[in-house]
Amino acid sequence: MSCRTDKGSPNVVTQEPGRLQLDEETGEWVSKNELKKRTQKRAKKAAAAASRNTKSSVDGNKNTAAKGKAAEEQQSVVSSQDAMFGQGFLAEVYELRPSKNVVTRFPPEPNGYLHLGHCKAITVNFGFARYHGGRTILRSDDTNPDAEKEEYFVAIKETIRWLGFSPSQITYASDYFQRMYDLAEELIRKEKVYVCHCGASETKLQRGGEDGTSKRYRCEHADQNVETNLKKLCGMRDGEYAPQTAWLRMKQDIENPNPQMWDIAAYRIPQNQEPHFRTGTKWRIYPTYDFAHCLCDSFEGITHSLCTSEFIMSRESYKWLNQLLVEYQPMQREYGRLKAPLIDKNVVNGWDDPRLYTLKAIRRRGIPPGALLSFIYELGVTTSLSSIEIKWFEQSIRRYLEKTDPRLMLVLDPVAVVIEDLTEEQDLDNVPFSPKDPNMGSRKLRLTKTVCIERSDFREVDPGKDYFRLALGKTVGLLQMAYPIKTVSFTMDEATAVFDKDGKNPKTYIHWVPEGSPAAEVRIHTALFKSDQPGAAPGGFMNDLSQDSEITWPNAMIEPGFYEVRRRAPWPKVEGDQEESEGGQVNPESVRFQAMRVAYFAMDPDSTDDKIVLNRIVPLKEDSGKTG
Ligand SMILES: Nc1ncnc2c1ncn2[C@@H]1O[C@H](COP(=O)(O)OP(=O)(O)OP(=O)(O)O)[C@@H](O)[C@H]1O
Ligand SMILES: NC(=O)CC[C@H](N)C(=O)O
Repeated sequence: MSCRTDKGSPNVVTQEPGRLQLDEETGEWVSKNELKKRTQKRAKKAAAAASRNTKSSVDGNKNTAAKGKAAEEQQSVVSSQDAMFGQGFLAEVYELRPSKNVVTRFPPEPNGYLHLGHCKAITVNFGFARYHGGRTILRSDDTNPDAEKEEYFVAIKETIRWLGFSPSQITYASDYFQRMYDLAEELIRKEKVYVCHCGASETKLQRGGEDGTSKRYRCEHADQNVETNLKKLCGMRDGEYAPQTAWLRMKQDIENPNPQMWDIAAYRIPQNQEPHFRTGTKWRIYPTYDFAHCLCDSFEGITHSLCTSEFIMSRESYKWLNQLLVEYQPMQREYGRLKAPLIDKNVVNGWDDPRLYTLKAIRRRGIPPGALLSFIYELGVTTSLSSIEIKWFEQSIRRYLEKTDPRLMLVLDPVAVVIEDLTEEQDLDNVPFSPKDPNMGSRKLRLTKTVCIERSDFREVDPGKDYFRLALGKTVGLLQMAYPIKTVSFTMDEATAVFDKDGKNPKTYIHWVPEGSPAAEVRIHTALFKSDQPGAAPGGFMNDLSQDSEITWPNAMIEPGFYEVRRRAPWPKVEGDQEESEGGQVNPESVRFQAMRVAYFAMDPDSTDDKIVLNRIVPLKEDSGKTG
């Protein structure tokens, strides 16, 4: 899952050709003037489309951001799945090849855990096929055993299921190793590949030198005859060459301005010779991404091969190779990557700490899969890089949770208040889970003589007339309760209050829980790193760690209605999210609720039968996170 380097071969494509410029939308190399003309034309078209879009998505916009903020956020707000696939870039891609049987693929390399960026790729590929009534293959792009592990692919499958997508088939590039090898020999017979022994520095010279300006040329290996090449390729296969002393190169078009056509690698001998997690030690040589990907797409009948825009130059080599070797020609198109802080693999590899942005971590933090998908739909898809800020991400998640999460009361740091004149405990029978949606149902809440409130809602010294919570002589409302209470005295451990039935309506209502409510450990996470680019910190990302990115409230209390929320989770019942964990239990992180006045929370897998552990999903408002 790094940008493919195909380690082991000196096929390093670094230079941009001199006079011509790349048209990133079509993948063609054109003159500066032509590119300018095209860019202007597209800008006009995009402006017209944007104004059409603004008109048609007013409703979506209302929800998505305050109107004035929309421009500031610089997001193209595309509010639904239809908008993502039925208009704009992906609709144009479909029109290029309108197909009754759309087949897409999601081809991760199993060399790490998926991150937020992959969620975009999954949504694009699975969503495009689903929208057009087609299907999607999950293909393990396992051509580099030095970096890959089965455990990663197991996690990838699990994450895709959690997001609510089902592959029509699960395949492996390694399924086709023999078939690809046979095609490599065929390519030798066609005189379109040769075995080369040049190292990295020689290859760089052949490709125009350090700055790419000297004349490009081929090495003498390009002139080897078919027989020699066949013999050498078999030699590579049979272990006669040490790693990196021989590689199979495509014989493309060295004059072409596109570096992807400068005799790039087709097969290589990996440095470490790690056994492959599926084929073991059967192979000593492996096809490169450039050789394998286009062929696998053809073998599998992929109609639209959607990948990220760093592959735009590969489109030409993709077509070149397929046209030489296979009958069925799939079509590759490229969309912009998602760039978000902390999806750099060097920083997040393998962890499910809720402060990170691997999909495992996002899941553990309690973010629902439906919220992730609607975030991607809101972002929309174009050919350019979408760079997002975490605060937009959190806003989007909050909008989803606001509509879907039941509300409960949770006190982080409880302090007791005895209601002196409450003679008998009272049951409030139908306290709604949502103030807006009666379909969410209700729970029972008991008013006990002693209730627990948030320590920060009580002051021993009254701060003055602008303070509307509890202090001696002050009145405050209790959420869900008819009458406010007024403090009459306090000690170190508790306050005493009475109902204030005749006073004015209170200015403020605070949350509370009945005495004896279940205890919970609450974890509140904030950014793990101080900056958005921890990888760039002097001395490495560890130097950028924030000291207080996890605050734990060990003695929190949650109202008993939590058990009903847990029993009915997830809200709503979304595919993937409701999948049961081992033992038939609902997945803890799909037990979510809004703790009124505090934040959105989900249960952490550290919870046991006796102990509730909660993670904050997002605060109620941007930058809040306080209780008061
Ligand atoms: N940030 C991203 N935004 C959108 N798509 C992405 C992003 N990162 C990876 N993808 C896409 O996900 C698919 C699976 O690729 P793979 O896991 O091999 O990715 P990668 O580019 O090597 O990722 P990384 O280096 O970040 O782990 C590819 O089509 C890739 O283009
Ligand atoms: N064409 C693509 O989608 C690229 C997938 C490939 N696994 C990668 O390394 O990124």
